[in-house]
Amino acid sequence: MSEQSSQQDIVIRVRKLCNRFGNNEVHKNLDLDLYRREILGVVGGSGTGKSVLLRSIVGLVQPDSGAIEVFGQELQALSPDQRSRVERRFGVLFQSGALFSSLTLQENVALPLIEHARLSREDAEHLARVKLALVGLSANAYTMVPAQLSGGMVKRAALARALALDPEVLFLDEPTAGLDPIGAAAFDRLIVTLRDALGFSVFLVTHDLDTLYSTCDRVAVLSNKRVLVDGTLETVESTDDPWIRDYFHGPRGRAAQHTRTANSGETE
Ligand SMILES: Nc1ncnc2c1ncn2[C@@H]1O[C@H](COP(=O)(O)OP(=O)(O)OP(=O)(O)O)[C@@H](O)[C@H]1O
Repeated sequence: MSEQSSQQDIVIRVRKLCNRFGNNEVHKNLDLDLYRREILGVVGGSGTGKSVLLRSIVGLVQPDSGAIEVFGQELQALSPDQRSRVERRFGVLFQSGALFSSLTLQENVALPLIEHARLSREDAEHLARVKLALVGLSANAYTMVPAQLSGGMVKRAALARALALDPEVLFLDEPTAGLDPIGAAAFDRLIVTLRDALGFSVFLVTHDLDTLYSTCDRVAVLSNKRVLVDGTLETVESTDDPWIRDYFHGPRGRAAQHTRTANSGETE
């Protein structure tokens, strides 16, 4: 990628980000870019600030200092109205799914369409059914409430809601946590298929090595309050660092690499 095209293709540019909670300094001068249409995996030990980074970008945490530029606009410089217009171009899937328990799936997905796109209830629920079909849920689930569904179906419904307003960037916080390996692998494939079809960029926080190997174009490793390394899996794997060694070259890392090699052999 040339210097010029890589500049144009950056959708999120984080520079010198600092976050602190009391005495706990979480980020210090953290730099990171997200490119258009890529799936970026953000990994790191527990407590290294992956979720705080995601929450800083989507506006749920106010950074202490630094710059977050989204679609070429510096977030801190925007008025609340301008900022909420930018945030409407995001879709966010939290670990819990965060669906309303008393609403059916189609009501849950229709909600942002009624609130932000000002659609009538009927139109919103029609579009909600389209989104639910897009994530692979069948029609009999649309009128169920979350408690009637499996964990994998709830994740899919939450993904449909995150996609309701056709986001340009999808943020996923531990999307496969709590899913069995088969459900997790199916969810990983769904993310790649949707990214290919819809062309959004993905900011993916995960501990799941299988997810990293099966979905990510690039990986960023958070360590010591900043991004230690970012690049392709090959670049990251070959970085000389104790955490990277344990994580990528331990038994689980080797198993995930092996699965990827086996799967790429199947498709050739
Ligand atoms: N609202 C908050 N108030 C105070 N401290 C917080 C808050 N949110 C996060 N932290 C602290 O910031 C640090 C980073 O938290 P974060 O949840 O981003 O870590 P993480 O890398 O996502 O961890 P994990 O992999 O365990 O989910 C932790 O020490 C956490 O306790």
